[in-house]
Amino acid sequence: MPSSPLTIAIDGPSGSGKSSVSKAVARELGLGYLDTGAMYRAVAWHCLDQEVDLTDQEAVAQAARDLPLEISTDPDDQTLRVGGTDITSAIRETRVTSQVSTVATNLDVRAELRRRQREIISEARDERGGIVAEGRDITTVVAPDAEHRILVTASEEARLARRSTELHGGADADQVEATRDQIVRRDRQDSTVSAFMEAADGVVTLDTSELDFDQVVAAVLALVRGEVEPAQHEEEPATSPDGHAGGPA
Ligand SMILES: Nc1ncnc2c1ncn2[C@@H]1O[C@H](COP(=O)(O)OP(=O)(O)O)[C@@H](O)[C@H]1O
Ligand SMILES: Nc1ccn([C@H]2C[C@H](O)[C@@H](COP(=O)(O)OP(=O)(O)O)O2)c(=O)n1
Repeated sequence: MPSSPLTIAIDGPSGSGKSSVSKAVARELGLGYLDTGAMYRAVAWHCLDQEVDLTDQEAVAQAARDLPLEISTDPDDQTLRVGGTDITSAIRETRVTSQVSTVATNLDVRAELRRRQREIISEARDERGGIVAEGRDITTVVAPDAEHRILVTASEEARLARRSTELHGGADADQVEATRDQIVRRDRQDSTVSAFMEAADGVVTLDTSELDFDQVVAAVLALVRGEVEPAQHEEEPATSPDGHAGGPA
């Protein structure tokens, strides 16, 4: 356990690798892990299950406030339950993935989940020395005071190929096309409420397009351990470097 509590906030678009990398970093550092996207997926799953009209903003917000959600912060046990029902696999189904942005762009849902996320982060800091929390607005809204803030990016091509391989076992033209809605359309919709395509001030950008998984984990660990000097995004001057941390040392 680190000597003083540590929050590592990681954001990024879909398929950038933030969930798998965050989980590995949490394991390596003995920290908790919070998948905030899973919380949005849980609300979407619940609304579909209970036939709540997703276009009824107030009904969806109320469903979020009432949701008896149990989420694990153990990186080795990512079980998710709603009222005792295990929904760990169900939240990954296409019917949830294709609808989740409607829930995630509901500002009252965001307020409720942000409140819960901050509670979970605070508890993990007290009880297990810290946490790696990942999503779309962790570096900017949920935990802007985190000790480390990283935006994990990758080219659209790389993200499509990764998700296609994960879902369809390959990245030929048809498989990539079948994945496009899950990545491109969803990111566009999600971007209307969170800024996760560009790093905010003080957030380090890690472009993973040319890095394999182990290299990305090594790069994040090097940043956290202070082994590389982070090139942070700064607004001015216009001639400054563009804030890329580069690959592993
Ligand atoms: N640097 C990488 N190179 C290739 N594949 C990767 C890399 N990082 C993650 N992956 C794989 O890409 C897929 C998407 O990663 P994931 O962590 O779910 O992304 P996100 O949480 O950003 O949507 C997973 O199958 C994961 O194992
Ligand atoms: N902090 C967060 C986390 C996720 N979201 C939204 C964005 C996504 O459409 C859904 C699901 O997020 P998730 O991280 O599981 O999505 P991907 O697996 O990266 O494609 O929730 C959000 O708006 N804010």
